[in-house]
Amino acid sequence: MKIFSKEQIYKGDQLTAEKQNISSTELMERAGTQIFNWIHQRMQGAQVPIHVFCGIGNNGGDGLVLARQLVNYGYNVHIYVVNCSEKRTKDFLINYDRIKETTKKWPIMLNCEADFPEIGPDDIIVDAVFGIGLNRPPNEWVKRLFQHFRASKAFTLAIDLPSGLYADKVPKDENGVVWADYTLSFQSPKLVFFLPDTSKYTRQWEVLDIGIDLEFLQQTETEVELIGKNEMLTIYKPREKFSHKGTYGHALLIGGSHGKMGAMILSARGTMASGAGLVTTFIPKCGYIPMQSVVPEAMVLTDADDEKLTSITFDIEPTAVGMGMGMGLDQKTQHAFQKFLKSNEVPLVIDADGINLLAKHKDDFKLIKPQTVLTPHPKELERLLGSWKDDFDKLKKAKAFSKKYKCILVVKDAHTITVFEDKLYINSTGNPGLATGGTGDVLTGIITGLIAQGYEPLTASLFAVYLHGKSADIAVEDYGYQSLTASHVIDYLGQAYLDLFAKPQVQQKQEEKSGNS
Ligand SMILES: NC(=O)C1=CN([C@@H]2O[C@H](COP(=O)(O)OP(=O)(O)OC[C@H]3O[C@@H](n4cnc5c(N)ncnc54)[C@H](OP(=O)(O)O)[C@@H]3O)[C@@H](O)[C@H]2O)[C@@H](O)CC1
Ligand SMILES: Nc1ncnc2c1ncn2[C@@H]1O[C@H](COP(=O)(O)OP(=O)(O)O)[C@@H](O)[C@H]1O
Ligand SMILES: [K+]
Repeated sequence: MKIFSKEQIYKGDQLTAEKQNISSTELMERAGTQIFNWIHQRMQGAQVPIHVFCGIGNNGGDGLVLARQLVNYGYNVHIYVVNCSEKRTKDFLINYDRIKETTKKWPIMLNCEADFPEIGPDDIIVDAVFGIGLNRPPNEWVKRLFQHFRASKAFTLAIDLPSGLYADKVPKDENGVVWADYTLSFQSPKLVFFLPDTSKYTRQWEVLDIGIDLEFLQQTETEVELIGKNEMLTIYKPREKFSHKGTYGHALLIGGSHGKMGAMILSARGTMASGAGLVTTFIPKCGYIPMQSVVPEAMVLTDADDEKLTSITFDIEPTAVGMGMGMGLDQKTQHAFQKFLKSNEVPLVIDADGINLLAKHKDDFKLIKPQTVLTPHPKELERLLGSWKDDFDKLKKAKAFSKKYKCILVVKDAHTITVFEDKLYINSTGNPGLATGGTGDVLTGIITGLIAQGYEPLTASLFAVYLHGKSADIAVEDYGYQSLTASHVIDYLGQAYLDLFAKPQVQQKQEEKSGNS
């Protein structure tokens, strides 16, 4: 799913109005009506007090359209105008007049803290104060209004964007933002819903279709994309009937050290489960027996050293290499790693201590070949890029790094963002059960396995991150967040593949009823 920028959203509105020959007021009517339908479907006329707080721009205008419809349907509505600026937009004013024609209970003007209404914990707040037009921090009294919302504990439904949240930067003061339970967003979700600094401002979100011009939606290239099942189905490569293990590549995993052989075992199992034809691991001698015993499907080559890697040489011809898991930072390992980077021509995934070694010897950045995949967790990313001011600064630095070295940066987090040059791909699967040792090693194994099978490095990264998260989402149903382990992510990878083709339950039930399944 495309994630449009603020500028693109304004352009989409304008183009839609022109092409469909409607006014911006009519578009606002659609937007407010969609919000109303959403609420009406769930509330069915229930007389819970609904407090609609409208700003003075078009977000406020949406709020007024909604409020008018709630009044018309007999809901228990309280309408407020948050009088935070002298200015009013045209469509706000049109809808302000319309509401005055609808009810004698005119909107209440809020100008300062003394005007704040009482809000009960079981009431509903609709936040239509600011949308994507916010361009400076709210006034102090408006910030206090947002804190008043939060203190009330009432369910808070934000329109388009929680007020006080910018579409393209991180607000400095968290008290100056509405903490929404749910956000109904127009056209596309906003990037800020997925970033660690700003995702806390909405617990859940949903996109409402307001009939924006289809051609515009299809043809506009966006910098950001949300990756879900639909995007992955188009890149999935089916298994051929007359295929054999040679068809699906030979993945080589390099890493491990005394006490960290588990990382390599998890990676190797992840690579096998991803569908690679053959897997070989290159590890220090001490890992030979554990690897052979635990992963009998994998072949094992060993370094001359017992405890660490000192010289990476092999006589196989891998189709993809994944390296760095549990590798350690010994100087001899560093030399072997550097030498390998200089000579390697095979598609490469660098993780964990591979990234740490690069970060310690920044001169080696020039050895990163185009299309190399790097999979840093937040701390490794900081070692690689230096510190950042906020999430937008982090993404800017990540894009610059990717552009400079033409590499793919898999920025791991609750919503992993894969960065390639100027593009950002946000993953939609995964859960906090993954916050446990070894899950990153599994991910590297899967990426390497997919590249070995012929997926392009970028596609392999997106697909692997998606499947890894999906596997955890299925496994968490059986194990819960606390007991989910990296091994479960491997065990459920098959379910994640199968889920790609699972029919939605409703459709399945209908087909079963009519005997079509
Ligand atoms: N397709 C769509 O997406 C559709 C979108 N629609 C809706 O339009 C919304 C965008 O509306 P918008 O452009 O009028 O901006 P909005 O967020 O209401 O802000 C209002 C104005 O407030 C001002 N202002 C800024 N910061 C301020 C501050 N701190 N304190 C005080 N004032 C401040 C600033 O004006 P300024 O004072 O700077 O001149 C700004 O222009 C969008 O989120 C969606 O809800 C639908 O109606 C139709 C379809
Ligand atoms: N709260 C979370 N929600 C979703 N995914 C998470 C969360 N925490 C961690 N993950 C995922 O788990 C993996 C952890 O990787 P990493 O920190 O490298 O683990 P390790 O080094 O122990 O293998 C990444 O893929 C990351 O995106
Ligand atoms: K809002």
